[in-house]
Amino acid sequence: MADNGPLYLGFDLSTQQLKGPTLTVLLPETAVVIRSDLTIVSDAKVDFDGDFGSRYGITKGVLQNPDEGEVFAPVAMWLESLDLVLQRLKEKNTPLDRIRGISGSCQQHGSVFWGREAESLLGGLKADKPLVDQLTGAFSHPYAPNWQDHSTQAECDQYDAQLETAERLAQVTGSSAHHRFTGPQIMRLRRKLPEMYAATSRISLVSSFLASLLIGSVAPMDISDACGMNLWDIPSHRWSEPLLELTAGKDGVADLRHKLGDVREDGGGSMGRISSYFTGRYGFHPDCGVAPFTGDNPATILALPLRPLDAIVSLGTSTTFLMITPVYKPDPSYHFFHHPTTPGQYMFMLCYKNGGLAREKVRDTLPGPAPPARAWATFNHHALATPPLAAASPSDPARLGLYFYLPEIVPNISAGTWRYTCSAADGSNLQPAAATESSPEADARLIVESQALSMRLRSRPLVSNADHAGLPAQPRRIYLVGGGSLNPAIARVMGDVLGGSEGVYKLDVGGNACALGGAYKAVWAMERGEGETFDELIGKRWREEGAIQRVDEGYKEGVFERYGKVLGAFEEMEGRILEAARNK
Ligand SMILES: Nc1ncnc2c1ncn2[C@@H]1O[C@H](COP(=O)(O)OP(=O)(O)O)[C@@H](O)[C@H]1O
Ligand SMILES: O=C(CO)[C@@H](O)[C@H](O)COP(=O)(O)O
Repeated sequence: MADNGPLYLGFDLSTQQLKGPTLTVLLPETAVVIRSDLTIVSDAKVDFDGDFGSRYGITKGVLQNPDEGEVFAPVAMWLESLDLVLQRLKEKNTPLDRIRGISGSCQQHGSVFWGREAESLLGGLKADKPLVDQLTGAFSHPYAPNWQDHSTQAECDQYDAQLETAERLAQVTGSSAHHRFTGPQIMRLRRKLPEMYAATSRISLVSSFLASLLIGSVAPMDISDACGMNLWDIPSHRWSEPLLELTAGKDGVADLRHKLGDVREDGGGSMGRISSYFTGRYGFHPDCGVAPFTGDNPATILALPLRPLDAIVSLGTSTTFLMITPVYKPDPSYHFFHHPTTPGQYMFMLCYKNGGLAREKVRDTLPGPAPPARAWATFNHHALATPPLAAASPSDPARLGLYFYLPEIVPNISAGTWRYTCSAADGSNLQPAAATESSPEADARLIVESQALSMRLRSRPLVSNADHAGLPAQPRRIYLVGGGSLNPAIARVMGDVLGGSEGVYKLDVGGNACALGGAYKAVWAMERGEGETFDELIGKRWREEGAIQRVDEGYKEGVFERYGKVLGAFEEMEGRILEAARNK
């Protein structure tokens, strides 16, 4: 088949890197036999630490001010990385002139503060100088708060109180107040840096920031990503007046509304053509359109045709658990977002800060040689050699733990490690573990079990009506994505605890799933027919073979039930630790 059809580009600006595969979509060859395909033609990656670590002083993509719990990233580094990733695609002879549409996925909640010169600088970019040389003056603040930031407890308390309860705030915005959510972050920066706030003309999310660079003008926010702010009233489809007032003060509401700009409700279509900077510097076609960008988690659910009752576990820097549902059922212990492409559908999400980095910490305490690949092999050996709940026989106590090297999101507990035991038969007799009842080897399994038990506990309302031929309530398929999806031992333990009546799968582009979701979004955005949904268009073109691999059988009779017996004890353990933290 002639390979000269349109190409689509999807970016992923996540915590530790900027990646971008381009997709080729082969258009129908004749009017009768329709052959359309979604295949990757090229990709490139910038690794923030590897490419820029020494110049920007970052570690794992971010800078920190531990005294205040601040975590943030230099915006200039992202400008450099956009040029570098495109340069790398060009060096691989990617035909950038054939790209007809671009979209992408970005770490959620982060905010970029534009200064008064932003529009004129963005609109006047010259192709002969890099972005960083031309745009440094476009920002009122050189840093973007990162989703790992936990400096906003005082603001969060006020957010929950503003609508009277955390439950009510979750009803309105899809989430109770969270440290990393953009509203509390803006409120804190306005208090801490009033001059910076006054000099800010517009505020972007990371997703709308990257789209802005590409269209050469500040882009509207995306309907799904806007739900990660604690400011967007999901049922009413507008900014929440009382929350704007809390964030900016009574007199500052109109100004903040202007800074935030519009939220684009349509996840498809084009927001504008690519700026002449990219046509001149990299040879993009002037007709290339830029679709709304979204958050990395909303983009992940677009990486395959996800059905209700299927779940995605994203094993990136953060670990997230994602499902889609037509029922808006928010609760303070999890998040609801508008679906990024389909009105009337919602994304359910749990997000853990102690994901990939926490698993790495446990890996690094294991005896043995240090190099990362070797060390994962050691971790995997111990994770599989340890029996479920580290209970070798039915009479042994079950071991449970929480491994929070960073303050956690769910539940909102400060950093610490806790180990408990309980009866494996029914979860009774929960008590702190004795020193002899813990070992680094067992921790390799217990940390993954702990993450999966938390997901199982909190996703119960979404799977409670599932009826898989008489099996207990559980997700249908579990898809693993993100860097950790390469790990077979993690896949096995996830399947043991979470089940999955149709098994556990990994995406073949596991580490790139959200960039791929972004690229699929660009295809749909530019090629959809009148009223054609994302699922309809991508569902027709997506082929399971070559896209996913079955990595674990999922539900195992007897094993799944063993974890079910201690779920109550796990919940009680969290409750006791929370209670103790409150009484400190
Ligand atoms: N073989 C492996 N086993 C377990 N975890 C891995 C493996 N390879 C990579 N990872 C994890 O993947 C994480 C990065 O995942 P990725 O999805 O690329 O991150 P992000 O998108 O957040 O930048 C690393 O922090 C590392 O812990
Ligand atoms: O805070 C969240 C979701 O609420 C994180 O999932 C971020 O969106 C960052 O993701 P990664 O860099 O780990 O992919």
